[in-house]
Amino acid sequence: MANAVEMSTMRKLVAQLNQYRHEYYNLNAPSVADDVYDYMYDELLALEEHTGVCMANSPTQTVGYPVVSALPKVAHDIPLLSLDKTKSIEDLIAFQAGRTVDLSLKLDGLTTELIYENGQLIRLSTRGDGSIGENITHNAKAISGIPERIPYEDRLVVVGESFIHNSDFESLKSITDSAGNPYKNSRNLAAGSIRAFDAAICAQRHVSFLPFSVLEGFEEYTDWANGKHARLLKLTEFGFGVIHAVQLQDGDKAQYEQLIAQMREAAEMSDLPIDGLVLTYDEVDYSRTCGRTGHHFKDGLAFKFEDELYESVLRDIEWTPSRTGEIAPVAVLDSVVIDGCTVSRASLHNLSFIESLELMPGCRVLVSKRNMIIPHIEENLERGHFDLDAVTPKHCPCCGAETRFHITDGGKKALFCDNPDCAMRKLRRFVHFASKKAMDIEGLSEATLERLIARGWLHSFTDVYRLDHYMQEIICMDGFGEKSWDNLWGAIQRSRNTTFERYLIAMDIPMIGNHASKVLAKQFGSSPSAFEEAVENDFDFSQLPDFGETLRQNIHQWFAQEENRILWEELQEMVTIQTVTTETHSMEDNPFVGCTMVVTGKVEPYTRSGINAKIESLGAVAGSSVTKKTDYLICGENAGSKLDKARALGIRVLSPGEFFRMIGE
Ligand SMILES: NC(=O)c1ccc[n+]([C@@H]2O[C@H](COP(=O)([O-])OP(=O)(O)OC[C@H]3O[C@@H](n4cnc5c(N)ncnc54)[C@H](O)[C@@H]3O)[C@@H](O)[C@H]2O)c1
Ligand SMILES: [Zn+2]
Repeated sequence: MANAVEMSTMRKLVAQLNQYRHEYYNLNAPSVADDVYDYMYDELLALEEHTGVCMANSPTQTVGYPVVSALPKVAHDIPLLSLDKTKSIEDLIAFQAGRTVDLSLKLDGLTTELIYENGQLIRLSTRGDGSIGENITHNAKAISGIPERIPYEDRLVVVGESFIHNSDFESLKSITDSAGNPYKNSRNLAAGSIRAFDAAICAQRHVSFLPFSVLEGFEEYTDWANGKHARLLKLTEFGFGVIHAVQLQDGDKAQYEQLIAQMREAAEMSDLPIDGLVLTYDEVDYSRTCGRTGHHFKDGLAFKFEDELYESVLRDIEWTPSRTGEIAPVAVLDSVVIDGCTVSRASLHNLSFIESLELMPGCRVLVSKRNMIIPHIEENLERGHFDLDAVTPKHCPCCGAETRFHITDGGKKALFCDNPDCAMRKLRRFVHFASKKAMDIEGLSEATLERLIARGWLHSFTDVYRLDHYMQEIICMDGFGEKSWDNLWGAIQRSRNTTFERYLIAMDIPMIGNHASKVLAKQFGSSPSAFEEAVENDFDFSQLPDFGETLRQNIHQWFAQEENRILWEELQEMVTIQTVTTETHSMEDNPFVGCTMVVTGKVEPYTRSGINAKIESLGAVAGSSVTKKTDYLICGENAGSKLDKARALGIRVLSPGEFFRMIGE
């Protein structure tokens, strides 16, 4: 018997999952990642099993989603169902139970059914909701791997996957979905393409087809047609491609692990998009006795590899002003252990992010470590009572000034504190100024800065170099003494001897960090006056490598403010800027000399060719795909399948931050 809370949770889950299914299957524009969908699906399934109650429209009882496109509908004589899934190798072994099984790549595309009669392709269709699909025969010629005529006269029903090769997807990335957004993955683009009304459009998308099962036909070949693998091999005689598959008589955990790693590698080498592997009994007769549910046939099992998700509770949202004035929200979570690390905080980025997940303190959430590195909230399991007003602080939690909504350059809603004297903003600016990559003042720690600011001794950066005015008072401060003062003042003096790059970073022009400052140093021969002159002459900085329009504007806007100009000039009087650019990395003094390094995802602020050039400048080789020979994978935002591959091969993965630290940037 289900209690009221369970019933309400189940209803909400069904409604939410059906919404996601509609977005995924009909719009080809999912709003959540597959593993999030799978987590919620599993939660629903567990509740249904526990309570014995199941809604008629539950996603656990059907496949896909009823078709809403204007394409002609077709009925499937034999339903095309989904697969049960697992992430555990033990489940694969238990499923196999000593039988002969086929392990094949699970292509991440769209189920497609082909019907041949008298040797002629007569119908091509999508799976739809399993019983009713869409007729897409008009696109048959536009999909590669589909023979139009075959040397086989009886009725033959072939099922397989239509998909787009990884490299093709990379080059088609500019194409947008029905909501005008870039396609999130090749599966969604493939789905959008094979259902196009115009075959010419489908043809532009480089969709391919590979068969994974023969549903009808070959009955006359009694000697071999009881084997699924043999049936697929027969298809190659008709011009079909062959899906990578291996046959297993029995297997233990170690064998499965090895095989899984090999198959993932094979997929990568063949440029195939996969989201798992499929295990199925080879014997057709036995398979028929296994039965089915509304959702899947029981003769197969999908093995999925995905980022792990962990459930936690959002306890609080903390707001801290940054040095730009943007007040950054951070989630305070019940601790969860992910990959051996305890996670209790995660960035919430901005208000748009909070709004999109409807996050309110007290909600159950799903947390992942994206790319194994950065904790990230993937989903709110308790949406539906969001109140923007209630979560947004009206006043800066640091200085009490009224906060302001602001739409950032990226189009996100963010919260700002405009008070230039906001203590936290000021402290952050000084911390940045004294940091290693800027003026590099050893010993001028955050705690010390906080005290010096509180006493009113630091307003402008130039005040750092006048701290000796307060020497007596500083020596008398709690925990300070003559020795500490000598050390601090010594470090401040040493920092006067600086480089153009450091000086520029210390100025805190938005987005001018390590990389941009080096580019500018190179361009202007490390000369502040040459750079200044360029600013005055409205130089187009966007033409510099890895610069763009925003960076160009940032520089000009920064210099347009009088107090910044004063700082730029006054501080120069107090320091000596070396005119020669320090050569950043000699070929010997970095840990990557001779290594092969591959990059995946976005490594800001570099472009892909920019970061590869950096790798080469370290005396390392920039590889394009992860292989056994790869030494390091640098894994930025939105990493692709290379990360899975690197994990499978045990290759060391670095976050961009770790990489930059290791080369001293
Ligand atoms: N992100 C979202 O909002 C959202 C919404 C709905 C579904 N989904 C995703 O889709 C999944 C459900 O989709 P599904 O029902 O198509 O299931 P599925 O993609 O998990 O697996 C079943 C399908 O795998 C395909 N397949 C590929 N290679 C195969 C092979 N070698 N042998 C057999 N089959 C093979 C078949 O087309 C089959 O229909 C969910 O688990 C979820 O990950 C995501
Ligand atoms: Zn403030």
